[in-house]
Amino acid sequence: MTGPALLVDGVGRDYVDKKKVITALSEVSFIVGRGEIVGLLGVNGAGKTTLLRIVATLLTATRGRVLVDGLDVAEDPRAVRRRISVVFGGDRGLYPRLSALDNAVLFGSLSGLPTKSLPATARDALASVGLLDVAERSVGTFSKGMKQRLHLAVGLMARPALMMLDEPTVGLDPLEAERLRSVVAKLPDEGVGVLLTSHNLQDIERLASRVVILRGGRVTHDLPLTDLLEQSGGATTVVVLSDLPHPEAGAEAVGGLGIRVVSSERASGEALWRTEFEVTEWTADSLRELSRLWPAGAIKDVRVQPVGLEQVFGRLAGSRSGTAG
Ligand SMILES: Nc1ncnc2c1ncn2[C@@H]1O[C@H](COP(=O)(O)OP(=O)(O)OP(=O)(O)O)[C@@H](O)[C@H]1O
Repeated sequence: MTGPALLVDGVGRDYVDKKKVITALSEVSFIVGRGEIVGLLGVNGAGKTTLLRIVATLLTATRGRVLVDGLDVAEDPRAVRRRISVVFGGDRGLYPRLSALDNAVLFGSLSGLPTKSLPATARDALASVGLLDVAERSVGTFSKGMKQRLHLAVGLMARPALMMLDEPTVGLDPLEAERLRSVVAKLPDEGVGVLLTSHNLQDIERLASRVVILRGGRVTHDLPLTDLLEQSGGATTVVVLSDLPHPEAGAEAVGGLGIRVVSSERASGEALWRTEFEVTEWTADSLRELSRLWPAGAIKDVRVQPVGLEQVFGRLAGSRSGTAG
């Protein structure tokens, strides 16, 4: 087939609830290229679930068209299903008593892959997610992260044009999440297009080359991740560790220098206070102004880092919490 892995073209979707029309999506258009990871972001109710369900052929669009690998989801849903793999986060749907290999073979056969080559296909897929050496172990003994990598392996076996990853790292500890991300990061090498949604903006920041932001059922941003991060205008996050709390009275005094207090807290069991500032322009003066907020000697450490996706998205979504829904 030709064309991108996914083409969403002028898609709209209305729901009717108690005779009232609710427009969940209007005029949504974007592309996921082959070998590209696109992050889909939006606060709760922005329309992500509706859009994912339309692409997965579980719901029809009211307007517009969606092509997966050149195939129209409305006209040819069965063929489209063979070209997509959907991987959800969380623990579900594997047979704990079967080995990883047997699980992969079973799911491969359920999705209609040729029986003869299945064991080899399953082994290749297990190898690509780093599970070949535990292929014979029963899945009941696997960690959540290993199970999630097995889901990815199963998804890869059908050599899909498009993988939809919905909250792939949910419930994983930081190490497992990072391991999963490094597997996902390699998917573009296989020519797979990836549409990634995640509450965990670290996933998007680490993996996506482009970000599409939905708001109120419309695309408000569709741009390379680097451009989105540049919208922070070079702002910086500064974390001050001190043995006294942030003196609230000083907050306004630094406002004029483009310094904003984001949070000031002491984690339970920690001796030091952690105060986070967002600084529009970090200069030697900023540091001097900040240090005036505390009595001499109270500041133990100052850490400066560029503003990340969390802050940029939080600002775009109009809330400081910055969580995508
Ligand atoms: N079956 C339905 N009937 C009526 N309205 C619906 C239905 N499903 C979704 N909606 C509405 O459509 C809009 C988009 O919902 P959708 O679930 O797609 O958003 P979302 O971005 O996935 O949010 P969330 O992260 O909370 O699931 C919301 O206003 C929602 O209330």
